[in-house]
Amino acid sequence: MGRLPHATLPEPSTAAGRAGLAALLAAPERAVVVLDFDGTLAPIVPDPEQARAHPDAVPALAQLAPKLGSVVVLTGRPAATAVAYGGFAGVPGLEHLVVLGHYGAERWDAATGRTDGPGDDPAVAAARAELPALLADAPQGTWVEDKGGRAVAVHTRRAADPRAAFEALREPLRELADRHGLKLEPGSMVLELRPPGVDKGVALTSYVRHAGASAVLYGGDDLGDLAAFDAVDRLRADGTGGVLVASAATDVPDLSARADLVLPGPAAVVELLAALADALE
Ligand SMILES: O=P(O)(O)OC[C@H]1O[C@H](O[C@H]2O[C@H](CO)[C@@H](O)[C@H](O)[C@H]2O)[C@H](O)[C@@H](O)[C@@H]1O
Repeated sequence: MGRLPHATLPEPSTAAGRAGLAALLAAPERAVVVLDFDGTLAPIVPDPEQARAHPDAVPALAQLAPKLGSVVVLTGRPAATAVAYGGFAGVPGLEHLVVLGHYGAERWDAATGRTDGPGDDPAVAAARAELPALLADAPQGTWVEDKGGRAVAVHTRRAADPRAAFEALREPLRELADRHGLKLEPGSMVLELRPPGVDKGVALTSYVRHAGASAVLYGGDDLGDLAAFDAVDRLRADGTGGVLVASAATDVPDLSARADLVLPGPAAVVELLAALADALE
């Protein structure tokens, strides 16, 4: 796999972010880099089935991962989907990559190729069965993504007015989720129904504590990433170094406002990863 051109490491705009980056660089063997998939490693596209990692993402991750304690992809996707769309399996340098899918409910380990998780949820199947009737009058372009029996997502990006379609469906889908004991997870032009219990914050905290990490860098772009931002804030308060990176989070002002580093999208995130790898030469 070819080396990426040398890149300059950007400086976080906050004191906490600069301290977090310094902690990561001082003890990389105890540092964890955790990245969201869609919008962070993969450019947003209208059709979720066509999403793929940025072409430089895997080379950058493969350069960086051997220099760190670990690298993790933490996504709302099923783990197997992120592995396939990311091209993460069988890559030299990514032998210890971990992909946490379904907001952390599932775990894929590159070392074993195994995916562990709770499997299908009957409440999701029951809610899914009601969707055709509920969406009968939804705007054209509204599309349902079945997420391996563990979640179901209603996408509005391909509607003529994606925001209006999203807002019109939010309450009916919340009511459907409530009736089935599910959580409504809003994202970028998507409303997902999934079992409650785990979120990206819970997953990140558990991973970082179990790894005994002294620093964590988290990058995300969407509403579901706010829980991970909260978790990094809590870890920082406990003395773990933390860097918060927002990727093209124009739709999620809270994320950009709270980030130590705001980057214009996956290409810039990948450059950051390459720059980190260079800095750790
Ligand atoms: O946690 P993530 O890795 O960011 O996954 C969140 C959701 O991403 C996908 O939807 C988003 O990306 C699509 C492809 O670019 C885009 O068309 C859609 O509008 C976005 O919301 C995925 O389809 C969902 O299942 C994930 O939960």
